[in-house]
Amino acid sequence: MLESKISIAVLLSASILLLIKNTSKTKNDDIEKEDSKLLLNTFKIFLGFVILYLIYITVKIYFLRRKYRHIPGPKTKGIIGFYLGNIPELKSLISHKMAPDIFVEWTKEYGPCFKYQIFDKVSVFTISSEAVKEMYIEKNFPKHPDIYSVLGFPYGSRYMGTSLVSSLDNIAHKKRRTILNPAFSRQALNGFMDVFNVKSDSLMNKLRSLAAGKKVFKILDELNNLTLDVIAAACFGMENDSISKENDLKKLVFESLRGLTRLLINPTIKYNPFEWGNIKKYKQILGDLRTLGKTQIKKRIENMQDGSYVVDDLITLMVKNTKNNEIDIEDLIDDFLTFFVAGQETTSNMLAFAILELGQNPDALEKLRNEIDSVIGSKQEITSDDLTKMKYLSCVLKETLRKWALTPLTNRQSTIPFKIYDYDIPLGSEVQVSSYVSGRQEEFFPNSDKFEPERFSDENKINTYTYFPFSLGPRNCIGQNFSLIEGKICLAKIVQNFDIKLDPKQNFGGVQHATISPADGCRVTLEIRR
Ligand code: HEM
Repeated sequence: MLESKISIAVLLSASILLLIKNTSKTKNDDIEKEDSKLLLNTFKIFLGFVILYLIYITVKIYFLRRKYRHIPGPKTKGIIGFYLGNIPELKSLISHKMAPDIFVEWTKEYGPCFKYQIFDKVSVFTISSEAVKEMYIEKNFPKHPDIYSVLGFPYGSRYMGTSLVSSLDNIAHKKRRTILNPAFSRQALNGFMDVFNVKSDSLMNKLRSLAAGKKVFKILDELNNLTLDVIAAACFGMENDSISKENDLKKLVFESLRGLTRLLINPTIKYNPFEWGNIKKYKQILGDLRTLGKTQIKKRIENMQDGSYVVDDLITLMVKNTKNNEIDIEDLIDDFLTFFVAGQETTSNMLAFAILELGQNPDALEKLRNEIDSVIGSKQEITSDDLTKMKYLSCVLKETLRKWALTPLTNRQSTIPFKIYDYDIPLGSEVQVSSYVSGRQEEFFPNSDKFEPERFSDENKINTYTYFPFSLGPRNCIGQNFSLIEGKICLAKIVQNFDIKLDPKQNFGGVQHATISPADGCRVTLEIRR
Protein backbone atom coordinates (compact mmCIF):
# COMPACT_ATOMS: atom_id res chain seq x y z
CA MET A 1 0.00 0.00 0.00
CA LEU A 2 2.77 2.40 0.88
CA GLU A 3 4.50 1.58 -2.40
CA SER A 4 1.36 2.72 -4.21
CA LYS A 5 1.35 5.89 -2.13
CA ILE A 6 4.92 6.53 -3.24
CA SER A 7 3.96 6.05 -6.92
CA ILE A 8 1.15 8.54 -6.41
CA ALA A 9 3.58 10.97 -4.80
CA VAL A 10 5.99 10.58 -7.75
CA LEU A 11 3.22 11.26 -10.26
CA LEU A 12 2.08 14.23 -8.23
CA SER A 13 5.60 15.65 -8.14
CA ALA A 14 5.87 15.18 -11.91
CA SER A 15 2.63 17.08 -12.38
CA ILE A 16 3.83 19.91 -10.14
CA LEU A 17 7.14 20.12 -11.99
CA LEU A 18 5.29 20.35 -15.26
CA LEU A 19 3.05 22.99 -13.79
CA ILE A 20 6.08 25.06 -12.76
CA LYS A 21 7.62 24.54 -16.13
CA ASN A 22 4.42 25.61 -17.74
CA THR A 23 4.36 28.97 -16.01
CA SER A 24 7.63 30.07 -17.57
CA LYS A 25 6.94 33.20 -19.59
CA THR A 26 9.89 32.63 -21.92
CA LYS A 27 8.20 29.73 -23.72
CA ASN A 28 6.68 30.34 -27.09
CA ASP A 29 3.01 29.51 -27.68
CA ASP A 30 3.59 26.14 -29.36
CA ILE A 31 5.72 24.86 -26.57
CA GLU A 32 3.20 26.14 -24.07
CA LYS A 33 0.40 24.27 -25.85
CA GLU A 34 2.47 21.07 -25.94
CA ASP A 35 3.28 21.47 -22.28
CA SER A 36 -0.29 22.03 -21.20
CA LYS A 37 -1.31 18.95 -23.21
CA LEU A 38 1.37 16.92 -21.54
CA LEU A 39 0.40 18.31 -18.18
CA LEU A 40 -3.24 17.47 -18.76
CA ASN A 41 -2.37 13.94 -19.84
CA THR A 42 -0.08 13.41 -16.87
CA PHE A 43 -2.75 14.69 -14.58
CA LYS A 44 -5.32 12.37 -16.17
CA ILE A 45 -2.99 9.39 -15.71
CA PHE A 46 -2.38 10.44 -12.13
CA LEU A 47 -6.09 10.80 -11.47
CA GLY A 48 -6.70 7.43 -13.13
CA PHE A 49 -4.13 5.83 -10.85
CA VAL A 50 -5.69 7.41 -7.78
CA ILE A 51 -9.19 6.33 -8.73
CA LEU A 52 -8.09 2.80 -9.63
CA TYR A 53 -6.12 2.51 -6.40
CA LEU A 54 -9.04 3.81 -4.35
CA ILE A 55 -11.41 1.34 -6.00
CA TYR A 56 -8.93 -1.51 -5.47
CA ILE A 57 -8.30 -0.72 -1.80
CA THR A 58 -11.97 -0.04 -1.04
CA VAL A 59 -13.06 -3.36 -2.52
CA LYS A 60 -10.18 -5.16 -0.80
CA ILE A 61 -11.00 -3.71 2.62
CA TYR A 62 -14.71 -4.24 2.13
CA PHE A 63 -14.29 -7.96 1.48
CA LEU A 64 -11.66 -8.28 4.21
CA ARG A 65 -13.99 -6.76 6.80
CA ARG A 66 -16.81 -9.02 5.62
CA LYS A 67 -14.57 -12.05 5.95
CA TYR A 68 -13.89 -11.28 9.63
CA ARG A 69 -17.17 -9.62 10.65
CA HIS A 70 -18.31 -12.68 12.68
CA ILE A 71 -15.36 -12.18 15.06
CA PRO A 72 -15.78 -9.44 17.71
CA GLY A 73 -13.26 -6.65 18.07
CA PRO A 74 -12.81 -2.92 18.56
CA LYS A 75 -15.06 -0.88 16.26
CA THR A 76 -13.54 1.37 13.66
CA LYS A 77 -14.84 4.92 13.37
CA GLY A 78 -16.53 6.23 10.23
CA ILE A 79 -15.01 6.46 6.78
CA ILE A 80 -11.49 7.13 8.13
CA GLY A 81 -11.81 4.02 10.31
CA PHE A 82 -12.89 2.00 7.28
CA TYR A 83 -9.49 2.65 5.66
CA LEU A 84 -7.18 3.05 8.68
CA GLY A 85 -8.81 0.39 10.82
CA ASN A 86 -7.96 0.58 14.53
CA ILE A 87 -4.81 2.67 14.05
CA PRO A 88 -6.33 5.76 15.76
CA GLU A 89 -7.28 3.74 18.90
CA LEU A 90 -3.92 1.91 18.96
CA LYS A 91 -1.98 5.12 18.43
CA SER A 92 -3.67 7.04 21.22
CA LEU A 93 -3.33 4.08 23.57
CA ILE A 94 0.26 3.27 22.62
CA SER A 95 1.40 6.75 23.69
CA HIS A 96 0.94 5.66 27.31
CA LYS A 97 0.73 1.86 27.14
CA MET A 98 2.42 -1.10 25.47
CA ALA A 99 0.48 -3.01 22.77
CA PRO A 100 0.14 -6.12 24.98
CA ASP A 101 -1.45 -3.98 27.74
CA ILE A 102 -3.98 -2.76 25.19
CA PHE A 103 -4.69 -6.38 24.27
CA VAL A 104 -5.26 -7.21 27.97
CA GLU A 105 -7.95 -4.53 27.96
CA TRP A 106 -9.43 -5.70 24.67
CA THR A 107 -9.75 -9.29 25.99
CA LYS A 108 -11.86 -7.84 28.83
CA GLU A 109 -13.98 -5.87 26.40
CA TYR A 110 -14.32 -8.20 23.42
CA GLY A 111 -13.63 -11.64 24.89
CA PRO A 112 -10.88 -14.22 24.52
CA CYS A 113 -10.76 -14.07 20.74
CA PHE A 114 -10.96 -10.77 18.91
CA LYS A 115 -9.84 -9.19 15.66
CA TYR A 116 -8.43 -5.79 14.86
CA GLN A 117 -7.66 -3.97 11.62
CA ILE A 118 -4.60 -2.02 10.54
CA PHE A 119 -5.00 -0.52 7.04
CA ASP A 120 -5.80 -3.43 4.72
CA LYS A 121 -4.81 -6.13 7.22
CA VAL A 122 -6.88 -7.90 9.84
CA SER A 123 -5.20 -9.86 12.65
CA VAL A 124 -6.89 -12.24 15.04
CA PHE A 125 -5.72 -12.32 18.65
CA THR A 126 -6.58 -15.00 21.19
CA ILE A 127 -5.84 -16.21 24.72
CA SER A 128 -7.60 -19.55 24.12
CA SER A 129 -5.41 -22.32 25.54
CA GLU A 130 -6.98 -24.82 23.11
CA ALA A 131 -6.07 -22.59 20.16
CA VAL A 132 -2.51 -22.14 21.44
CA LYS A 133 -2.14 -25.93 21.72
CA GLU A 134 -3.64 -26.52 18.29
CA MET A 135 -1.59 -23.87 16.45
CA TYR A 136 1.78 -24.35 18.17
CA ILE A 137 1.82 -28.09 18.85
CA GLU A 138 -0.80 -30.16 17.06
CA LYS A 139 -0.93 -28.37 13.71
CA ASN A 140 2.42 -26.59 13.94
CA PHE A 141 1.27 -23.71 11.76
CA PRO A 142 4.13 -21.74 10.15
CA LYS A 143 5.07 -18.27 11.29
CA HIS A 144 3.31 -15.41 9.48
CA PRO A 145 5.66 -13.06 7.55
CA ASP A 146 4.27 -9.94 9.20
CA ILE A 147 6.71 -9.95 12.11
CA TYR A 148 9.39 -12.32 10.93
CA SER A 149 10.30 -10.83 7.57
CA VAL A 150 11.18 -7.63 9.46
CA LEU A 151 13.59 -9.58 11.68
CA GLY A 152 15.11 -11.24 8.64
CA PHE A 153 15.49 -8.21 6.37
CA PRO A 154 14.80 -4.90 8.14
CA TYR A 155 14.92 -1.89 5.77
CA GLY A 156 15.58 -4.40 2.96
CA SER A 157 19.03 -5.33 4.32
CA ARG A 158 19.93 -8.79 5.56
CA TYR A 159 20.04 -9.01 9.36
CA MET A 160 18.92 -12.42 10.66
CA GLY A 161 18.01 -13.49 7.11
CA THR A 162 16.35 -16.90 7.10
CA SER A 163 17.73 -18.02 10.44
CA LEU A 164 16.21 -20.16 13.16
CA VAL A 165 13.96 -17.38 14.51
CA SER A 166 12.97 -15.73 11.23
CA SER A 167 12.53 -18.78 8.98
CA LEU A 168 8.99 -19.07 7.60
CA ASP A 169 9.60 -22.54 6.22
CA ASN A 170 8.98 -25.26 8.83
CA ILE A 171 10.88 -27.93 6.88
CA ALA A 172 14.02 -25.84 6.43
CA HIS A 173 13.73 -24.79 10.07
CA LYS A 174 13.55 -28.39 11.30
CA LYS A 175 16.82 -29.28 9.52
CA ARG A 176 18.62 -26.31 11.04
CA ARG A 177 17.16 -26.88 14.50
CA THR A 178 18.24 -30.55 14.48
CA ILE A 179 21.81 -29.43 13.78
CA LEU A 180 21.85 -26.87 16.58
CA ASN A 181 19.93 -28.74 19.32
CA PRO A 182 23.02 -30.57 20.67
CA ALA A 183 24.62 -27.21 21.51
CA PHE A 184 21.90 -26.80 24.17
CA SER A 185 21.77 -30.37 25.52
CA ARG A 186 22.05 -30.99 29.27
CA GLN A 187 25.67 -32.00 28.78
CA ALA A 188 26.48 -28.87 26.78
CA LEU A 189 24.78 -26.67 29.38
CA ASN A 190 26.86 -28.27 32.15
CA GLY A 191 29.89 -27.30 30.12
CA PHE A 192 28.77 -23.65 30.23
CA MET A 193 28.64 -23.48 34.05
CA ASP A 194 32.16 -22.15 34.15
CA VAL A 195 31.40 -19.31 31.70
CA PHE A 196 28.23 -18.39 33.62
CA ASN A 197 30.15 -18.26 36.92
CA VAL A 198 33.22 -16.43 35.64
CA LYS A 199 31.28 -13.77 33.72
CA SER A 200 28.86 -13.24 36.64
CA ASP A 201 31.88 -12.78 38.94
CA SER A 202 33.21 -10.06 36.61
CA LEU A 203 29.81 -8.38 36.86
CA MET A 204 29.90 -8.63 40.68
CA ASN A 205 33.27 -6.82 40.65
CA LYS A 206 31.79 -4.07 38.50
CA LEU A 207 28.74 -3.84 40.78
CA ARG A 208 31.02 -3.55 43.82
CA SER A 209 32.65 -0.51 42.31
CA LEU A 210 29.23 0.99 41.49
CA ALA A 211 28.01 0.22 45.03
CA ALA A 212 31.00 2.07 46.45
CA GLY A 213 29.92 5.21 44.54
CA LYS A 214 26.52 5.05 46.32
CA LYS A 215 24.94 6.51 43.20
CA VAL A 216 21.74 5.46 41.47
CA PHE A 217 22.46 3.54 38.24
CA LYS A 218 20.54 1.49 35.68
CA ILE A 219 21.36 -2.11 36.46
CA LEU A 220 19.88 -3.19 33.11
CA ASP A 221 22.86 -1.62 31.30
CA GLU A 222 25.25 -3.76 33.33
CA LEU A 223 23.16 -6.89 32.82
CA ASN A 224 23.13 -6.27 29.07
CA ASN A 225 26.94 -6.34 29.10
CA LEU A 226 26.94 -9.62 31.02
CA THR A 227 24.51 -11.43 28.72
CA LEU A 228 26.37 -10.25 25.62
CA ASP A 229 29.69 -11.56 26.94
CA VAL A 230 28.10 -14.86 27.97
CA ILE A 231 26.66 -15.53 24.49
CA ALA A 232 29.95 -14.50 22.85
CA ALA A 233 31.98 -16.84 25.07
CA ALA A 234 29.64 -19.82 25.43
CA CYS A 235 28.30 -19.99 21.88
CA PHE A 236 31.16 -18.62 19.82
CA GLY A 237 34.34 -18.88 21.90
CA MET A 238 34.87 -15.10 21.71
CA GLU A 239 36.61 -13.47 24.64
CA ASN A 240 34.72 -10.24 24.81
CA ASP A 241 34.79 -7.92 27.81
CA SER A 242 31.81 -5.59 27.60
CA ILE A 243 31.49 -5.49 31.37
CA SER A 244 34.59 -3.35 31.77
CA LYS A 245 35.05 -1.67 28.39
CA GLU A 246 33.50 -0.58 25.13
CA ASN A 247 34.10 -2.79 22.09
CA ASP A 248 32.94 -3.22 18.50
CA LEU A 249 30.70 -6.22 19.13
CA LYS A 250 28.85 -4.41 21.91
CA LYS A 251 28.40 -1.25 19.85
CA LEU A 252 27.20 -3.10 16.75
CA VAL A 253 24.85 -5.52 18.53
CA PHE A 254 23.23 -2.79 20.64
CA GLU A 255 22.85 -0.36 17.72
CA SER A 256 21.47 -3.03 15.41
CA LEU A 257 18.85 -3.87 18.04
CA ARG A 258 17.96 -0.20 18.46
CA GLY A 259 17.32 0.18 14.70
CA LEU A 260 15.26 -3.01 14.61
CA THR A 261 13.14 -1.81 17.52
CA ARG A 262 12.36 1.47 15.79
CA LEU A 263 11.14 -0.37 12.72
CA LEU A 264 9.08 -2.91 14.67
CA ILE A 265 7.32 -0.16 16.58
CA ASN A 266 6.83 2.12 13.59
CA PRO A 267 6.97 0.24 10.25
CA THR A 268 6.34 3.45 8.30
CA ILE A 269 9.71 5.06 9.13
CA LYS A 270 11.37 3.42 6.17
CA TYR A 271 9.21 5.56 3.87
CA ASN A 272 10.01 8.80 5.69
CA PRO A 273 12.63 10.81 3.72
CA PHE A 274 13.81 12.45 6.98
CA GLU A 275 14.83 9.00 8.21
CA TRP A 276 16.78 7.97 5.09
CA GLY A 277 20.07 9.25 6.54
CA ASN A 278 19.57 7.17 9.69
CA ILE A 279 18.56 4.16 7.62
CA LYS A 280 21.75 4.44 5.56
CA LYS A 281 23.80 4.45 8.78
CA TYR A 282 21.77 1.52 10.07
CA LYS A 283 22.45 -0.51 6.92
CA GLN A 284 26.15 0.21 7.42
CA ILE A 285 25.90 -1.15 10.99
CA LEU A 286 24.25 -4.34 9.74
CA GLY A 287 26.98 -4.67 7.11
CA ASP A 288 29.71 -4.24 9.76
CA LEU A 289 28.03 -6.72 12.07
CA ARG A 290 27.78 -9.33 9.33
CA THR A 291 31.44 -8.73 8.43
CA LEU A 292 32.37 -9.30 12.06
CA GLY A 293 30.37 -12.54 12.07
CA LYS A 294 31.98 -13.62 8.80
CA THR A 295 35.50 -13.07 10.17
CA GLN A 296 34.68 -15.13 13.26
CA ILE A 297 33.16 -17.99 11.27
CA LYS A 298 35.99 -18.03 8.68
CA LYS A 299 38.56 -18.18 11.47
CA ARG A 300 36.80 -21.22 12.92
CA ILE A 301 36.53 -22.91 9.49
CA GLU A 302 40.28 -22.42 8.96
CA ASN A 303 41.10 -23.81 12.40
CA MET A 304 38.92 -26.84 11.75
CA GLN A 305 40.46 -27.41 8.33
CA ASP A 306 44.07 -27.20 9.52
CA GLY A 307 43.36 -29.58 12.43
CA SER A 308 43.85 -27.05 15.27
CA TYR A 309 41.97 -27.75 18.50
CA VAL A 310 38.50 -26.19 18.47
CA VAL A 311 35.90 -26.12 21.25
CA ASP A 312 32.73 -28.06 20.48
CA ASP A 313 30.54 -24.97 20.79
CA LEU A 314 27.68 -23.64 18.70
CA ILE A 315 29.85 -22.23 15.94
CA THR A 316 31.74 -25.53 15.54
CA LEU A 317 28.44 -27.41 15.34
CA MET A 318 27.11 -24.94 12.79
CA VAL A 319 30.15 -25.40 10.56
CA LYS A 320 30.55 -29.19 11.06
CA ASN A 321 27.00 -30.02 10.17
CA THR A 322 26.55 -27.82 7.18
CA LYS A 323 25.75 -30.12 4.28
CA ASN A 324 28.80 -31.83 2.72
CA ASN A 325 30.84 -28.94 4.00
CA GLU A 326 29.50 -26.84 1.12
CA ILE A 327 29.18 -24.02 3.53
CA ASP A 328 26.81 -21.19 2.81
CA ILE A 329 28.52 -18.62 4.92
CA GLU A 330 25.61 -16.17 4.70
CA ASP A 331 23.31 -18.75 6.38
CA LEU A 332 25.86 -19.25 9.14
CA ILE A 333 26.07 -15.49 9.68
CA ASP A 334 22.24 -15.38 9.97
CA ASP A 335 22.39 -17.79 12.87
CA PHE A 336 25.44 -16.14 14.41
CA LEU A 337 23.56 -12.83 14.63
CA THR A 338 20.32 -14.48 15.71
CA PHE A 339 21.89 -15.84 18.88
CA PHE A 340 23.10 -12.40 19.87
CA VAL A 341 19.66 -10.90 19.26
CA ALA A 342 17.57 -13.70 20.75
CA GLY A 343 19.78 -14.53 23.69
CA GLN A 344 21.18 -11.26 24.96
CA GLU A 345 18.51 -8.67 25.68
CA THR A 346 15.93 -11.32 26.69
CA THR A 347 17.99 -12.69 29.57
CA SER A 348 19.08 -9.26 30.81
CA ASN A 349 15.49 -7.98 30.80
CA MET A 350 14.34 -11.03 32.73
CA LEU A 351 17.00 -10.32 35.38
CA ALA A 352 16.22 -6.60 35.55
CA PHE A 353 12.48 -7.28 35.97
CA ALA A 354 13.26 -9.88 38.68
CA ILE A 355 15.26 -7.23 40.59
CA LEU A 356 12.49 -4.68 40.08
CA GLU A 357 9.90 -7.09 41.49
CA LEU A 358 12.05 -8.31 44.39
CA GLY A 359 12.76 -4.70 45.35
CA GLN A 360 9.02 -4.05 45.63
CA ASN A 361 8.23 -7.34 47.38
CA PRO A 362 10.38 -7.57 50.52
CA ASP A 363 8.82 -10.89 51.67
CA ALA A 364 9.78 -12.60 48.42
CA LEU A 365 13.26 -11.07 48.60
CA GLU A 366 13.77 -12.29 52.17
CA LYS A 367 12.62 -15.80 51.31
CA LEU A 368 15.00 -15.85 48.36
CA ARG A 369 17.89 -14.50 50.40
CA ASN A 370 17.34 -17.16 53.09
CA GLU A 371 17.40 -19.90 50.47
CA ILE A 372 20.56 -18.54 48.82
CA ASP A 373 22.32 -18.10 52.17
CA SER A 374 21.47 -21.63 53.22
CA VAL A 375 22.42 -23.31 49.91
CA ILE A 376 25.51 -21.38 48.78
CA GLY A 377 26.41 -19.26 51.83
CA SER A 378 29.49 -17.28 50.89
CA LYS A 379 30.97 -19.67 48.35
CA GLN A 380 31.78 -18.27 44.95
CA GLU A 381 31.26 -21.06 42.48
CA ILE A 382 27.66 -22.14 41.97
CA THR A 383 27.18 -25.73 40.74
CA SER A 384 24.29 -27.50 39.00
CA ASP A 385 23.53 -29.26 42.31
CA ASP A 386 23.18 -25.89 44.05
CA LEU A 387 20.75 -24.75 41.38
CA THR A 388 18.63 -27.88 41.78
CA LYS A 389 18.34 -27.14 45.50
CA MET A 390 17.31 -23.48 45.04
CA LYS A 391 13.68 -24.09 44.16
CA TYR A 392 12.42 -20.66 45.22
CA LEU A 393 14.99 -19.01 42.94
CA SER A 394 13.48 -20.96 40.08
CA CYS A 395 9.95 -19.85 41.11
CA VAL A 396 11.13 -16.19 41.22
CA LEU A 397 12.32 -16.31 37.59
CA LYS A 398 9.21 -18.16 36.42
CA GLU A 399 6.93 -15.63 38.11
CA THR A 400 9.00 -12.79 36.64
CA LEU A 401 8.36 -14.24 33.17
CA ARG A 402 4.66 -14.66 33.97
CA LYS A 403 4.23 -11.00 34.83
CA TRP A 404 6.79 -9.76 32.33
CA ALA A 405 6.79 -12.26 29.45
CA LEU A 406 9.38 -10.54 27.31
CA THR A 407 8.14 -11.23 23.79
CA PRO A 408 5.16 -8.91 23.24
CA LEU A 409 3.47 -11.39 20.92
CA THR A 410 4.13 -14.18 18.43
CA ASN A 411 2.03 -15.19 15.46
CA ARG A 412 1.12 -18.11 13.24
CA GLN A 413 -0.55 -18.37 9.82
CA SER A 414 -3.55 -20.70 9.57
CA THR A 415 -2.85 -23.09 6.71
CA ILE A 416 -6.09 -25.02 7.14
CA PRO A 417 -9.49 -23.76 8.26
CA PHE A 418 -9.96 -24.11 12.02
CA LYS A 419 -12.06 -22.71 14.84
CA ILE A 420 -11.28 -20.69 17.93
CA TYR A 421 -14.25 -21.19 20.25
CA ASP A 422 -17.15 -20.98 17.79
CA TYR A 423 -15.44 -18.60 15.40
CA ASP A 424 -14.33 -19.92 12.03
CA ILE A 425 -10.85 -18.57 11.36
CA PRO A 426 -10.42 -17.80 7.65
CA LEU A 427 -7.66 -19.65 5.84
CA GLY A 428 -4.35 -17.74 5.75
CA SER A 429 -5.21 -15.59 8.79
CA GLU A 430 -2.54 -14.14 11.01
CA VAL A 431 -3.36 -15.37 14.52
CA GLN A 432 -1.48 -13.75 17.39
CA VAL A 433 -0.97 -14.97 20.95
CA SER A 434 0.97 -13.51 23.87
CA SER A 435 2.17 -15.09 27.09
CA TYR A 436 2.19 -11.55 28.55
CA VAL A 437 -1.54 -11.14 27.86
CA SER A 438 -2.44 -14.67 29.02
CA GLY A 439 -0.27 -14.19 32.11
CA ARG A 440 -2.34 -11.18 33.13
CA GLN A 441 -5.76 -12.85 32.94
CA GLU A 442 -7.48 -13.21 36.34
CA GLU A 443 -9.15 -16.47 35.26
CA PHE A 444 -5.74 -18.06 34.62
CA PHE A 445 -3.72 -16.32 37.37
CA PRO A 446 -5.81 -14.86 40.23
CA ASN A 447 -4.34 -11.59 41.61
CA SER A 448 -2.41 -11.43 38.39
CA ASP A 449 -0.97 -7.99 39.15
CA LYS A 450 0.73 -9.38 42.29
CA PHE A 451 4.20 -10.91 42.22
CA GLU A 452 3.77 -14.33 43.85
CA PRO A 453 6.56 -16.80 43.06
CA GLU A 454 4.68 -19.46 45.09
CA ARG A 455 2.33 -19.89 42.11
CA PHE A 456 5.10 -21.95 40.56
CA SER A 457 5.86 -24.21 43.54
CA ASP A 458 5.66 -27.96 42.91
CA GLU A 459 2.18 -28.41 44.38
CA ASN A 460 0.63 -25.86 42.00
CA LYS A 461 -0.06 -26.97 38.45
CA ILE A 462 0.37 -24.34 35.74
CA ASN A 463 -1.42 -24.78 32.40
CA THR A 464 1.33 -24.80 29.74
CA TYR A 465 -1.00 -23.17 27.24
CA THR A 466 -1.65 -20.12 29.39
CA TYR A 467 2.01 -19.68 30.36
CA PHE A 468 4.50 -19.91 27.49
CA PRO A 469 7.19 -17.19 27.81
CA PHE A 470 9.56 -19.35 25.73
CA SER A 471 6.84 -20.18 23.18
CA LEU A 472 5.85 -23.79 22.51
CA GLY A 473 6.31 -26.70 20.13
CA PRO A 474 8.96 -27.14 17.44
CA ARG A 475 9.59 -23.37 17.26
CA ASN A 476 10.05 -22.87 21.00
CA CYS A 477 13.10 -21.15 22.45
CA ILE A 478 16.20 -23.25 21.92
CA GLY A 479 18.01 -21.23 24.61
CA GLN A 480 15.45 -21.45 27.44
CA ASN A 481 17.51 -23.63 29.78
CA PHE A 482 20.64 -21.69 28.88
CA SER A 483 18.98 -18.42 29.93
CA LEU A 484 17.41 -19.86 33.09
CA ILE A 485 20.73 -21.29 34.31
CA GLU A 486 22.58 -18.09 33.44
CA GLY A 487 19.82 -16.04 35.10
CA LYS A 488 19.79 -18.13 38.28
CA ILE A 489 23.54 -17.92 38.72
CA CYS A 490 23.63 -14.18 38.18
CA LEU A 491 20.60 -13.40 40.39
CA ALA A 492 21.86 -15.70 43.17
CA LYS A 493 25.20 -13.88 43.15
CA ILE A 494 23.57 -10.44 43.21
CA VAL A 495 21.34 -11.36 46.19
CA GLN A 496 24.27 -13.11 47.88
CA ASN A 497 26.53 -10.06 47.59
CA PHE A 498 24.29 -6.98 47.75
CA ASP A 499 21.35 -5.29 49.40
CA ILE A 500 19.26 -3.78 46.62
CA LYS A 501 17.42 -0.47 46.94
CA LEU A 502 15.19 0.69 44.12
CA ASP A 503 15.07 4.35 43.18
CA PRO A 504 11.48 5.22 44.21
CA LYS A 505 11.29 7.95 41.56
CA GLN A 506 11.50 5.57 38.62
CA ASN A 507 8.79 4.28 36.31
CA PHE A 508 8.07 0.72 37.52
CA GLY A 509 6.35 -0.32 34.29
CA GLY A 510 7.59 -1.80 31.06
CA VAL A 511 8.38 -0.36 27.68
CA GLN A 512 8.06 -2.19 24.39
CA HIS A 513 11.29 -2.52 22.44
CA ALA A 514 12.14 -5.59 20.36
CA THR A 515 11.40 -7.25 23.71
CA ILE A 516 9.71 -5.76 26.78
CA SER A 517 12.16 -3.91 29.07
CA PRO A 518 11.87 -2.09 32.40
CA ALA A 519 10.86 1.44 31.39
CA ASP A 520 13.66 3.16 33.32
CA GLY A 521 16.24 0.38 33.08
CA CYS A 522 15.68 -0.64 36.77
CA ARG A 523 17.38 2.16 38.69
CA VAL A 524 19.04 0.95 41.88
CA THR A 525 21.61 1.66 44.54
CA LEU A 526 23.49 -1.29 45.97
CA GLU A 527 25.04 -1.88 49.35
CA ILE A 528 27.64 -4.56 49.79
CA ARG A 529 26.45 -7.45 52.04
CA ARG A 530 29.61 -9.52 51.93
C1 HEM B 1 14.55 -15.06 29.30
C2 HEM B 1 15.15 -15.32 28.18
C3 HEM B 1 14.48 -15.71 26.90
C4 HEM B 1 13.17 -15.61 26.53
C5 HEM B 1 12.00 -15.08 27.33
C6 HEM B 1 13.08 -16.14 25.18
C7 HEM B 1 11.90 -16.23 24.47
C8 HEM B 1 11.81 -16.80 23.22
C9 HEM B 1 10.58 -16.92 22.48
C10 HEM B 1 9.21 -16.46 22.94
C11 HEM B 1 10.87 -17.51 21.30
C12 HEM B 1 9.92 -17.79 20.15
C13 HEM B 1 9.96 -16.58 19.28
C14 HEM B 1 8.96 -16.60 18.17
O1 HEM B 1 8.32 -17.60 17.88
O2 HEM B 1 8.86 -15.55 17.55
C15 HEM B 1 12.30 -17.74 21.28
C16 HEM B 1 12.97 -18.32 20.23
C17 HEM B 1 14.34 -18.45 20.20
N1 HEM B 1 15.23 -18.14 21.19
FE1 HEM B 1 14.78 -17.44 23.02
N2 HEM B 1 14.32 -16.52 24.76
C18 HEM B 1 15.21 -16.29 25.78
C19 HEM B 1 16.55 -16.56 25.78
C20 HEM B 1 17.25 -17.09 24.73
C21 HEM B 1 18.67 -17.39 24.74
C22 HEM B 1 19.60 -17.18 25.92
C23 HEM B 1 18.99 -17.85 23.51
C24 HEM B 1 20.31 -18.30 22.96
C25 HEM B 1 21.34 -18.63 23.66
C26 HEM B 1 17.77 -17.85 22.72
C27 HEM B 1 17.68 -18.24 21.42
C28 HEM B 1 16.50 -18.39 20.72
C29 HEM B 1 16.42 -18.89 19.37
C30 HEM B 1 17.60 -19.26 18.48
C31 HEM B 1 15.07 -18.94 19.05
C32 HEM B 1 14.45 -19.45 17.75
C33 HEM B 1 14.16 -20.93 17.97
C34 HEM B 1 13.52 -21.63 16.79
O3 HEM B 1 12.64 -21.08 16.13
O4 HEM B 1 13.93 -22.77 16.56
N3 HEM B 1 16.74 -17.38 23.50
N4 HEM B 1 12.84 -17.31 22.46
